Amino acid sequence: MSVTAPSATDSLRLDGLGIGDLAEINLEVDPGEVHCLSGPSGSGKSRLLRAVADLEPHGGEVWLGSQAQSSLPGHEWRARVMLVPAESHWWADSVAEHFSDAAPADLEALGFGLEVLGWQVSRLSSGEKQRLALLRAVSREPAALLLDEPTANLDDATTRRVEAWLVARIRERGWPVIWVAHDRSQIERVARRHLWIHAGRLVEEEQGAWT
Ligand SMILES: Nc1ncnc2c1ncn2[C@@H]1O[C@H](COP(=O)(O)OP(=O)(O)OP(=O)(O)O)[C@@H](O)[C@H]1O
Repeated sequence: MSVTAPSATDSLRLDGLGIGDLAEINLEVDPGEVHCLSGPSGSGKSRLLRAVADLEPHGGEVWLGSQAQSSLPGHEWRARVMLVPAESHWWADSVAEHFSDAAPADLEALGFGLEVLGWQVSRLSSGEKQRLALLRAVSREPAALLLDEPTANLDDATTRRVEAWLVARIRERGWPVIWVAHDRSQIERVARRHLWIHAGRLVEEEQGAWT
């Protein structure tokens, strides 16, 4: 049976997801929307993203449009529902080997010149790695994004720059996005919904309630 690739206009739905201390997580992220996820250290944010990416065994089901996670091999699911972990993975020596296509305009928007493609991965700072890992994920044309503290290693000005670039891509491509974030002003800028992990459940935080 052939599988039709879902378009980037599908919603991402967690249906009774359970992993670790988290149980019966139900969540629907519409195309082009960002739902931010916060919670204390160790509360299970990264594990939740890993379950949605099918990197850890879990209860319940995840849907991308009408496609169930359990109906696809993990690597095919992850090509569509793409996780950008807090610590990015690099498997070759040079930056260029990780990109089949990197638009100069995107590199510039993230603060790089074209010469970055010739750099060795070993010389990259943590913030450079983080920005390039985001570009790598976005340039693979996923159908949904899972972002684990994508601006954690960046100064304020670079955070704003990366954030603006990311949000523009998300709106343009229509990706549903779950974004782990702690900075309240960032969450207010990027998210339609803000969810906290509290006592093993997701609790809604009203936007604009932090003033
Ligand atoms: N494979 C695993 N099996 C069992 N427990 C795990 C596994 N991976 C992580 N944990 C535990 O699950 C809990 C949640 O971990 P997780 O990495 O999701 O936390 P987090 O909310 O992302 O924290 P932080 O904000 O510190 O990154 C932690 O107590 C961690 O030690």
